[in-house]
Amino acid sequence: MVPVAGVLLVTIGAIRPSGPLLARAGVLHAFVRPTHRRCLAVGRPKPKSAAPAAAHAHAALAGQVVELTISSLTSLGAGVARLDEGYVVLVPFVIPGERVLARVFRVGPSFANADLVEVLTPSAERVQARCALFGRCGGCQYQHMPLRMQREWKRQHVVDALGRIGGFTESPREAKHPLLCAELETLVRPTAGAPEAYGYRSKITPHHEGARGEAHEVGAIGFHEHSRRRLVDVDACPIASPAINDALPAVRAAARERARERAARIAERRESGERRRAPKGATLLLRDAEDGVETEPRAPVRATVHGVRFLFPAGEFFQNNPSVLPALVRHVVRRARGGGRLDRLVDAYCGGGFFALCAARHFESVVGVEVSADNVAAARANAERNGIANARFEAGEVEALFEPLICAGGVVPARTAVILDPPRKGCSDEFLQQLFAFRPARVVYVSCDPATQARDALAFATAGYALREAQPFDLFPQTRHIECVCVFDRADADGTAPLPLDEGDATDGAAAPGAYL
Ligand SMILES: C[S@@+](CC[C@H](N)C(=O)[O-])C[C@H]1O[C@@H](n2cnc3c(N)ncnc32)[C@H](O)[C@@H]1O
Repeated sequence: MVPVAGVLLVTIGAIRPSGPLLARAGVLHAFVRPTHRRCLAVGRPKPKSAAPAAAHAHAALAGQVVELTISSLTSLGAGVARLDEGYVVLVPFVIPGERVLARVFRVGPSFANADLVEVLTPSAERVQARCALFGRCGGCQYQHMPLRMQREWKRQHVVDALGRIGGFTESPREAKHPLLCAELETLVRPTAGAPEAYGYRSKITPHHEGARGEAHEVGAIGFHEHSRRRLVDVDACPIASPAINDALPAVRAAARERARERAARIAERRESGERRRAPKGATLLLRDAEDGVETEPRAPVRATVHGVRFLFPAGEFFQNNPSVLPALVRHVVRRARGGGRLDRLVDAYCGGGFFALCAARHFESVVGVEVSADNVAAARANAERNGIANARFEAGEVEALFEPLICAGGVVPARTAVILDPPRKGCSDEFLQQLFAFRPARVVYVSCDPATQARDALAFATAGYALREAQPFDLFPQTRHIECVCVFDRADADGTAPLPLDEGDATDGAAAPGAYL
């Protein structure tokens, strides 16, 4: 490393500017090291960090502006520049192949974080970000990439997670279980998504701190800055729907006024000797639904998906990219049908019954299990509102309810599909053991975290389930977020023909993303 006029020139290894192959090599490092905490969260052994000596060797990077070549992207969307001995510097808002200047602000034992200062050699594919706050606001990571490239990387991150965390490999010698020997490049489909690259979000939740100072002014109202705890003031958000953007100025002004009044009241009481805490911040809600934009979290709002009319509290979880939802639901329902051979459905982690109710007319019977009693009440009410009589919903943890309700409840495993849509942390072992003991013919696993899904995919393989397909969906263009639907089939299906993936199409020619949209 040679410091030149305040810029540290770093010698980079071979530059391999192309796509997936490079990505596969690069992400193996990138995925492990920068997501250290995440690896622990998914239950993998703690990755070996570089020797302390290496950290010492790179300590000089702290605070320096360095010139780097980006070789790949992490699953969190940061560019990876590889230094000597596998040490990496992570730089946001870049594209593999680009040469950039970046200022290092944190040096860890195996990787450093840097802010992007300048793109010296831009990728030919770089596009103009639509948002003036891109690069500061932590909400979007990919506005500088064309949509096609964003989707290729999202697919690549699914491939990498299944390989690195799930243990899937093409090599029979390396596979730790016969069902882990699989061609991921074939099993993981191209990312599907809607054409709307902007203006798609139907819910945003900007925050602000408490009002301060003599005039009780509120500072920024918006989202966290990239890599920082500070808030960025967001007066328009191009990925939110046009209706949300129209409503935003008035909602922000009202929030400032409320916070000012609250702070003034607190100040008055303090003056009169009462002990009062400093004014608190708040999180705002803007939910764009059929009746317009709602800001009161408990207010009921309406949305129609797959012919089902949902009524739900505005602040509750509801998949929030309406333009992709029809495709996602159609895909999940088709896969759950198993070419028409499965007519019983269990929707575990069912929330307000989203998949269960959309699927109900395609099945003989449906059972939804969900821990939130409010969600279950909403699911039951929505079933009634839509005249759906073959779906029932039970409140409780899947860990407590699956065994007594499903295993002992007369549901026939060979005719049953189970939809799983767990929170980001994935499924618990306790639940998976019950699921595997029940042995449903097919499991359709929807996840917003490819890492925990890949960890669970390893458990599925070990329990005798073959991964048939992984279909990433681009629910959140311009961001690093991925929704992925994996299909697992029982591998010991007693001599019966494998379940088709889709209706009347055993080879699943219809699975190309274009088929959904
Ligand atoms: C990602 S959301 C999916 C909701 C639903 N599938 C949808 O699309 O609206 C995960 C749901 O799992 C529920 N949940 C979390 N842990 C659970 C558990 N141990 N047992 C049952 N439900 C759980 C949460 O309350 C939440 O509604």
